[in-house]
Amino acid sequence: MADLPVKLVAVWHKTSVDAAREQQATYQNAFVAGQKRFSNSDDPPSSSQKRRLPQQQKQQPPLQAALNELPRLTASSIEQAAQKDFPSEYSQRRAFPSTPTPTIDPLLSLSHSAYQLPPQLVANFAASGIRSIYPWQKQCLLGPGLLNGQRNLVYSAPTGGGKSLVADILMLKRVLSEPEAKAILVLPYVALVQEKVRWLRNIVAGISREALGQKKEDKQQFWAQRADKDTVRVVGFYGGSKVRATWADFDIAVCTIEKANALVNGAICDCSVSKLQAVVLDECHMIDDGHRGYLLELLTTKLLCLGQPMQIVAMSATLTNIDLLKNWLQGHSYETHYRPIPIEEHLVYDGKIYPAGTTASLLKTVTQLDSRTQAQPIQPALEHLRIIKPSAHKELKDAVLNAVVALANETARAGFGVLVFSSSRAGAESDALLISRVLPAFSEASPTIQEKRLDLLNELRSIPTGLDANLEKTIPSGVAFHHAGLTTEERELVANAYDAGILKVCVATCSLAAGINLPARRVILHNARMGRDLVGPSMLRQMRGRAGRKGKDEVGETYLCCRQSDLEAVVDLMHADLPEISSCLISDQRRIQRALLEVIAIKLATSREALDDYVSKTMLAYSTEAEPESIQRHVESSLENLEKMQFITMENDGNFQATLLGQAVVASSLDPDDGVFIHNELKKALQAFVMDGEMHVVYNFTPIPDLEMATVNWRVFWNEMQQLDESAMRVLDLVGLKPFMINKMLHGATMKQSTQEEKDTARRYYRFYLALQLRDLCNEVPIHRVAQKYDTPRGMVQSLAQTSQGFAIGMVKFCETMGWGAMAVTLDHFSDRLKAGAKSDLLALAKITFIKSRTARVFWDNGFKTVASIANADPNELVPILMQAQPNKVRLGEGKDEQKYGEKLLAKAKVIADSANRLWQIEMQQDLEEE
Ligand SMILES: Nc1ncnc2c1ncn2[C@@H]1O[C@H](COP(=O)(O)OP(=O)(O)OP(=O)(O)O)[C@@H](O)[C@H]1O
Repeated sequence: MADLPVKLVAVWHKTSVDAAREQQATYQNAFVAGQKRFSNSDDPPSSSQKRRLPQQQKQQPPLQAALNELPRLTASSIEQAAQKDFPSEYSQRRAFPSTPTPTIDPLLSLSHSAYQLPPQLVANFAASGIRSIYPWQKQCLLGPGLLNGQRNLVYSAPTGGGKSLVADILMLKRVLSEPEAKAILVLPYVALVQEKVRWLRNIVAGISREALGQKKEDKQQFWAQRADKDTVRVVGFYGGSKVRATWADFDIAVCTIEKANALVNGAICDCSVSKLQAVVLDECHMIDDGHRGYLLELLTTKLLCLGQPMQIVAMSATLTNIDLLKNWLQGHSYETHYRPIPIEEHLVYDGKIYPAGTTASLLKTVTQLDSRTQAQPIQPALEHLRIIKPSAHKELKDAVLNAVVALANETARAGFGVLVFSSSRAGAESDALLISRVLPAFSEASPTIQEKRLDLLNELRSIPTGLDANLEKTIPSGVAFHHAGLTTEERELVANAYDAGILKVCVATCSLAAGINLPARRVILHNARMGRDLVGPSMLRQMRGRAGRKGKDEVGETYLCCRQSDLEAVVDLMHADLPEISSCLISDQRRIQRALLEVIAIKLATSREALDDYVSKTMLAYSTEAEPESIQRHVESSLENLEKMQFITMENDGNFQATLLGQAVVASSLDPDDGVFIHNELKKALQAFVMDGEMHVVYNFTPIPDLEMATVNWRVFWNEMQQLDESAMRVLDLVGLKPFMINKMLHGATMKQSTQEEKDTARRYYRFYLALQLRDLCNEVPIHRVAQKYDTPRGMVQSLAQTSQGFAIGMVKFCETMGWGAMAVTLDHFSDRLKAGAKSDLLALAKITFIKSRTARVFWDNGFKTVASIANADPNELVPILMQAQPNKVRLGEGKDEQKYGEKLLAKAKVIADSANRLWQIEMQQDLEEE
């Protein structure tokens, strides 16, 4: 790091190392206590631990005293049940399911001529660990009309069974078949979209269309102008990302359901949809989701109505009535139960571990429990495999918690990954804290792992939200938690460290089970609850499906630990059939309304006949439980409602047409009911827009809160209201909020929400509360400070910031479509501030990679006020500024840490300088063109 201009240490506050040196004496005591733990432990140190201890005692760097580790506990031991001779957990080496190799079956090789894949693609799959395909993948791919894209496909395979590969191959074949071909891959969650984008970019790396023999003259029209014209461009569309990206920007769009729907609407409107050749619906059981599933159905129905050659591929791990989807998509179906890694399932209660497979015995046990009198002891009819000893520690008194901790401890100490699912964010954190206290302390980890954990702590400290106080305590022992309260950066760092084996235990909330892909040797469910409710069979399957990592584990294990009082319900749950999926289009009137409004607005169907044809192509129409008369009644009343809401009109020729308002609602991706609310809000704003402050714009960018989920700390609301300036108070008044109401709520009143009017009023209060948070973010207040101030998890604040970016674009489109040009321009200007998280003066700087919000301000304050000034700076010059912009000073160990940190910052500075250079060149080009 010789070329670093400033000695890094000069900028720090007192480091942890300094602190540690000062506390040397305390540290030594702490270490002796650590040693004692082994002598008391039921779980004796392994031979390698024994070997390491004396040496570590000598070499122990003083840094550890500064690590925020908690006092240690001992996990309960787990013993074999009496008189049973079960093989020990980790000596059970299962024979792998006899998967044939390509030498036996040449069709298991992706280079086989049957698949017609470019050699580079086959090589990329091999580099990602897929050297041959599973027999079921082969059978599925060779299904009739699939490889040539002529038939649709719906298939089901267990979690981790390798579903994605089949869809990836079919989709890539379509995209590579013609230079202009496009594909959309739909996933339900942002995190899955991001992961898929990374995976696909690796898979298509180095694939040249020219090498595939695509004619040059074809390419010239479409690709010639782009530097990346010869590559396959994979773009992610979600939340606030790429909101303005157009159809021309990608070959493969990986989208959330909402973004895919908006993209397809746009492409139908401008007739570019003919380029769409493949659509993949991953996790297609989501069609059944009460909140968002109907969007998947109305999107797919639109595709089915297009009547153009296009392959639809739908897949899921939890489909029972696959025939419904097969009929709906008029495609081929395939089902397999193949799992490359066998899974052992267990139920744990009352400190005993039972094999989950012995269904009859389990149910018998429950019956016995039911019929017992209060005084009778429980006599399970089922024989348990092992017993978890009760703990002497008061922290582990609860038998379920004790089991969770002991089971996590066992696997982590054996060197394997553990995933624990807890019912709430607080539960996940407290489980992680306890588990970290029973695992080997930091000092007992290998020097390499120690270094990596320290790196992880430093990385977390260096992100804008800083290091979470609980993660600081758990990570040294290799434990972390992962939930929606953390920011995406934190979650990504935790997930990557877990994946790399730096962390051994990850405790997640059940609600994240479907949204993360963190496989583990052992999956432990702490009570199988999400909040207060027991999880459903599909969710349970998702969670248990995370057990067993392909390539890393030979067996996967699941342990469902439950309370006695939950036993019957849990046993039922474990043996419940997966529910059949069904359409949600008419379970709530607004859904079919939205479906009809959209197809009318994008002119896919405007006559009554065409609308009926559209409805006849929905999954709803293929469901046996839906009576055709009842569907017709819903259609009739929906059309009437849409007319009443002035979203559509009937023309003289009997055809329907969307009004401006109807088009605005569709263009901004709103539900019709939300559209009415937004229209009223914006109309009020147009009459008296408060331009002498920013509160009114921010309010109009704030997404509409879900009344069932919204929470407000009325004390904070009241305090904030007191601080509002005169302009913002006018906004409060114009929006229709009453200070006395906020005061009443603060004193325990409840807000009525029976009528639509009352609901709309409640929404306005909640929306204003969120708007206050957004206002702070736009004024460079860091996410974690906003989170603290408004009593909200920082992950939620970040998610508000992200969704509001997408919502803001929707509002701009709404105003543009309505012909409210001035309003659209005002909102559009402010939407950049929302993205930058900064005031207007920083907008240009905030376009540079890594320079957002506070960092942008620090650059500005140090004289870097333009893109050009950063583009022309030596990256070394930028390092001290980046250091200054760190909200939390990074703790470093010895000289090596300091050097590594400096290198990281220099690498970041180079990326910044490159990004600024690119932007500067574009600016200069524009200037030249304007001259
Ligand atoms: N033929 C194969 N050979 C080796 N590894 C494979 C093969 N097919 C898939 N895999 C790997 O197995 C793992 C799980 O595959 P994948 O994610 O496709 O499973 P899935 O069925 O889609 O699971 P989920 O339900 O979680 O989405 C991935 O790491 C994938 O790369």
